[in-house]
Amino acid sequence: MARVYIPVGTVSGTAKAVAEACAAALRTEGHQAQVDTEASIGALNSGDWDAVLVVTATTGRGDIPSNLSPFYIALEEQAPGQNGRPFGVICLGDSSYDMTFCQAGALMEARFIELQGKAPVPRVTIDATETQTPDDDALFWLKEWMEEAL
Ligand SMILES: Cc1cc2nc3c(=O)[nH]c(=O)nc-3n(C[C@H](O)[C@H](O)[C@H](O)COP(=O)(O)O)c2cc1C
Repeated sequence: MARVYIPVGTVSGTAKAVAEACAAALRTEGHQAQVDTEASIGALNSGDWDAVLVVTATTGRGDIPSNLSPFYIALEEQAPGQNGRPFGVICLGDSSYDMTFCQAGALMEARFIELQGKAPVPRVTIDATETQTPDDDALFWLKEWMEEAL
């Protein structure tokens, strides 16, 4: 059994729904999972988490949603070392944004790598122009991530 912290970045709720689906799948496999739409370093540090799973949309021009950006900034300012703790990133975006497609997820992944997190499976991008079923796409990727990370 592993404990998984799931910080979420969302504007209109899709990423939250994807995160909830992932949490349910984790629980079905016997793990504990906490979805957090107000992620913080305090919660990250206090939960004795075995792994971190970031689920985030991209907004603006490649920006991290405003409910997740304080966490992103705090990760830089406080630099909580991850000491090889596994993490994964599920990025929701829209490829018509071209240069900034899923950039928020790329930023989060880079930050966790800087902090010595371990990404056993590279981030997955979910393109709103290509899928009507972001949950299913995320769950497909999650299976491999669970095997490698937990
Ligand atoms: C104002 C706005 C700006 C967006 N900017 C980007 C972007 O720069 N890159 C990208 O990949 N997707 C972008 N998107 C697409 C969203 O990330 C995508 O629709 C996502 O599924 C929304 O998830 P949410 O419902 O959790 O907010 C943008 C969407 C909106 C409405």
